[in-house]
Amino acid sequence: MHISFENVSYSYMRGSPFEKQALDHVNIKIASKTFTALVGSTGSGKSTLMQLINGLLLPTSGQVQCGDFRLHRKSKRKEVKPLRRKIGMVFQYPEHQLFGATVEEDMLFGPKHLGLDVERVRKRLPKLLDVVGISDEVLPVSPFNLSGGQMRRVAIAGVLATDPEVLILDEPAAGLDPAGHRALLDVLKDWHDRHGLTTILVTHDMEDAARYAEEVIVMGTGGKPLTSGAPLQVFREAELLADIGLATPPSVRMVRALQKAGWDIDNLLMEPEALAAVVAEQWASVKEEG
Ligand SMILES: Nc1ncnc2c1ncn2[C@@H]1O[C@H](COP(=O)(O)OP(=O)(O)OP(=O)(O)O)[C@@H](O)[C@H]1O
Repeated sequence: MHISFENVSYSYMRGSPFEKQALDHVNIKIASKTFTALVGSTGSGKSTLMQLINGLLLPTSGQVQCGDFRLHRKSKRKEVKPLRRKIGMVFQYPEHQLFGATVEEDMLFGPKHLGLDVERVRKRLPKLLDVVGISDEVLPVSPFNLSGGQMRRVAIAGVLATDPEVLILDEPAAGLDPAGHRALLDVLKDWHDRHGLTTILVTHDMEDAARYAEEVIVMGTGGKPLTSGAPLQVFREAELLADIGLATPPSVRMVRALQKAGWDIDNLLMEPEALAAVVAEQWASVKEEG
């Protein structure tokens, strides 16, 4: 599903003395089936943008086009509901949203709430748990008897159970150890690829943006995007990123160093194995030269 923000502004507590403009005439296009990373410093409006996509918030002015759905200031709740069915949102610390007596009850909550065929979804639960690396033996267990990492995977499997066309991931791996962080994002990227989703990953981690995204959008201060494009193109604007407190990821610094050394590796960043091979080769030649 393609998503576009057309001149979208959003203010919290509009009309009150505490009014706060979070977005200021934003124009963004996200192509269908792309994996996009949304990066930016704290308070730059990333979460606000994500909540405008599924109509949790409506624009103060301008419009958001999501596939055939057009959201604007006067959109009605009943117009937004069919869109919500197509959008899966994984918030930070999704395990905090578990509350069911059993894992099965929790995983069926979203599908039930969206009016999906619950019996059909129930049959898919073991497969969905398998995707996130958890045995279906946990289905009758209380989610609160699981470890924090397992709870998070269950919560994410519950979102996948709703079969979304668009997946919004708001720092889904926050707080996990590095191996767990990478493993979880690998699962989600794999799901994205296999199901042809449109995925938006909100992250502070520039290495994740470089590794997983085809497109990066950088939010600046003042509720406006600063720049966007393919990861390498965006990370070339290193000074721009430094200005808003974001560092160029180490992998990109390494690519630059290799480019300076004469390697033609512009596309290698998206191919970690090929990049590793180039690094190993260069390392061997350095050792040979003594
Ligand atoms: N419910 C709210 N009421 C008032 N102001 C809010 C509310 N939510 C967010 N804001 C303000 O709107 C601006 C954008 O916030 P938003 O949460 O979208 O930023 P963010 O980029 O997601 O930040 P973070 O990376 O810290 O999650 C900030 O200045 C924030 O203080």
